[in-house]
Amino acid sequence: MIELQGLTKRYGGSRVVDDISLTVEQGEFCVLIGPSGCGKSTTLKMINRLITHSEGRILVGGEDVTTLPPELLRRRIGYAIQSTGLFPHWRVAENIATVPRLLKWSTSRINARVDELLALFQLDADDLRDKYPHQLSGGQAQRVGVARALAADPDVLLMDEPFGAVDPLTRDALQVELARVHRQTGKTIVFVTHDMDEALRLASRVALLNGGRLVQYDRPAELLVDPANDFVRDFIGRADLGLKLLSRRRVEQYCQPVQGTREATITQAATTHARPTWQVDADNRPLALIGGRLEEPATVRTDVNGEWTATPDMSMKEALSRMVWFRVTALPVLDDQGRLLGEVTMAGVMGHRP
Ligand SMILES: Nc1ncnc2c1ncn2[C@@H]1O[C@H](COP(=O)(O)OP(=O)(O)OP(=O)(O)O)[C@@H](O)[C@H]1O
Repeated sequence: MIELQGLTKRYGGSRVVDDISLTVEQGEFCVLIGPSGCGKSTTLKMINRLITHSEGRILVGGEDVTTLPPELLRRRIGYAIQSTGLFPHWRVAENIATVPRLLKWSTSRINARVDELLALFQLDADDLRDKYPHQLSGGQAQRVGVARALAADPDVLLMDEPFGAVDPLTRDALQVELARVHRQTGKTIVFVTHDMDEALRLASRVALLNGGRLVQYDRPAELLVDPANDFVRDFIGRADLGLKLLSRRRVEQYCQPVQGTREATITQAATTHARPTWQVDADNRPLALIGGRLEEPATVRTDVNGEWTATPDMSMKEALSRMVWFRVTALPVLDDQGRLLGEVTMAGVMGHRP
């Protein structure tokens, strides 16, 4: 748990962080967001004492950070940054082992930990262990940077725009991975970003800063449906609030069980008042949707081609996007064997309250 109590940083006469109080609970994913210069990075760097605060207190696990020896602080708090901060003349394994070596772990323990972290980030140990940072892709370097921050198994991970410098696809993949690693490790994370979509995707709580002050500290859904003021509303972006909400929801939350049929055709009479029907094979894999096409008769049969399907962990924003693009009113939700678990429907999206 991290507690900031009246945290303030002054440079000359200006208070660039101004009386911030908030608590990040154990295992929480807290995102600090706000306009450029609002004090996000300064707040983050005060937590691990890269910057000394002017007023207030910072407690990590109930202890005031100013009373902790630097070595203990480094073990408790991992730190990952946008430029990765990897040492260019050290191989991947040496980079990851930076803090364990400072802590004088044995070689065998360090090697085992490096392998464990490479596996956690789905990095091929045989290929990458002995490479230098300049031989890595941007996405691989970011993963190594985060792996290094986790090396000594810190309770807390601080991340300053770690995915700011990679292309959108890599960024997307890294976000998925970080969310998984967070679920698996249960670390307390404080993460700085400019990007509201990234914040809404990753955060369990969002701290929105402006001019050094904390404007709102809330769960993402609350920020969306109950913004504290117009600044928050504008910052989130009024236009696509509904889509942002859907990007926070998973297909699993909207999935309705449905019974498939082995029949290849359905008569008009049978479908006029009924829901669209899924035709399935003997293993319950969907073959076609009968009905359920926008502006088409209810007997129209559309083959399931794998592109307009959904999985339980897909975002509802993506599921809705697929329905719109493929002009269908429902998507089959598939398990990892491709079998029909249920369906998500346009009507279901509309009927679901935030
Ligand atoms: N060493 C310093 N001396 C004086 N002012 C500073 C110093 N470091 C930061 N500032 C000022 O403090 C304010 C907050 O900076 P900070 O880097 O925390 O903002 P930020 O929200 O992380 O910005 P960005 O999103 O652009 O990275 C800015 O106005 C910055 O100019």
